[in-house]
Amino acid sequence: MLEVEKLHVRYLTPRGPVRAVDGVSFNITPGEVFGLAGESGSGKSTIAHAIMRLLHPPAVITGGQVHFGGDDVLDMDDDELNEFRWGQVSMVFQSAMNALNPVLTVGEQITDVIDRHLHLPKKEARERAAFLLDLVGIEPSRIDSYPHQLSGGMRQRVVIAIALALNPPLMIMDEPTTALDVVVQKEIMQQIEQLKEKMGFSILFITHDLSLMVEFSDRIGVMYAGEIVELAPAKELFENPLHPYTQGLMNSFPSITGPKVKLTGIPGAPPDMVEPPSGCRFHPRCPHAMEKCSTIVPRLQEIKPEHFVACHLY
Ligand SMILES: Nc1ncnc2c1ncn2[C@@H]1O[C@H](COP(=O)(O)OP(=O)(O)OP(=O)(O)O)[C@@H](O)[C@H]1O
Repeated sequence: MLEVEKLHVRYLTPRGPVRAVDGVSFNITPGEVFGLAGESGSGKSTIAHAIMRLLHPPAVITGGQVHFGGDDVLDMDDDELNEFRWGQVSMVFQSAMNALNPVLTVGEQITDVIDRHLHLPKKEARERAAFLLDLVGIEPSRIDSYPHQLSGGMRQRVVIAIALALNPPLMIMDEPTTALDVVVQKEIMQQIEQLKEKMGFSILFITHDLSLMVEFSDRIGVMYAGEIVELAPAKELFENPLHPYTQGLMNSFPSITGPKVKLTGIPGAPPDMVEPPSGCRFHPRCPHAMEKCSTIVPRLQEIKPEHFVACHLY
């Protein structure tokens, strides 16, 4: 359904171009949850914005393609983009709950999207808004509430209701629950999963919370410094991470059920993306680095069925 191919995005800065996304390829099939994992600054949000065509200068897409259902997203004109956004793909941001308009009721904000795209009579649009609120677990009688009268979790549910308003086949969720406490976070993620089963949409799920990602994704792409370094089904990635960076990530969070192990984390800091390291970008932080790692760029290769890794160890 969604195909991203060799996508390159640069931010043009006075210091030189920041190579935020460097040749990233992946696809998402109907009904699939595809996770993008990686440390802060690895390029996850830039990919999401590129897919939605929401990048503005200093960002420039310098190469690659994005296709949605066969349509060339990077070539769409304004009318096509209007239909594409919300209708085909909607997006829930981390801070979206704070982006609700404080002087409009939640009902007005949901019907606004419905009005603009479906042109339903007022009464029907309001009925659909109430239905959507119910769908995301908010009492439909709260339709005339203002955002400040709702909790953070409820506001985020309203944002999800807006994203579902036109029943799009793909939702991009960029840290959709990060600003919420863990209990509410889990409730909302479970509700999203149920809605997905019911409505059949796919999700591009972005978070740096790897345990949440493993739980809710079908497949995961691990990003490091603008590149996908490993891509595999979630369970396989969790049980058998191959890339030293993924192994480090997996070692950075505790398990509640497994045996007690010392958390090691990943020493060092992500590289400067104006001048990323030569060869494998992870080599300066890698415990297994060999001589060729600093000179030869490892290509993403299928090591086992559906398990891809870019590392000279394999
Ligand atoms: N407006 C900008 N100008 C210059 N560089 C930018 C700009 N926006 C992002 N970047 C750089 O692009 C790279 C990718 O950023 P991006 O926000 O996509 O990463 P991310 O993985 O989504 O991080 P986070 O988890 O913190 O959102 C980073 O190195 C970041 O510093």
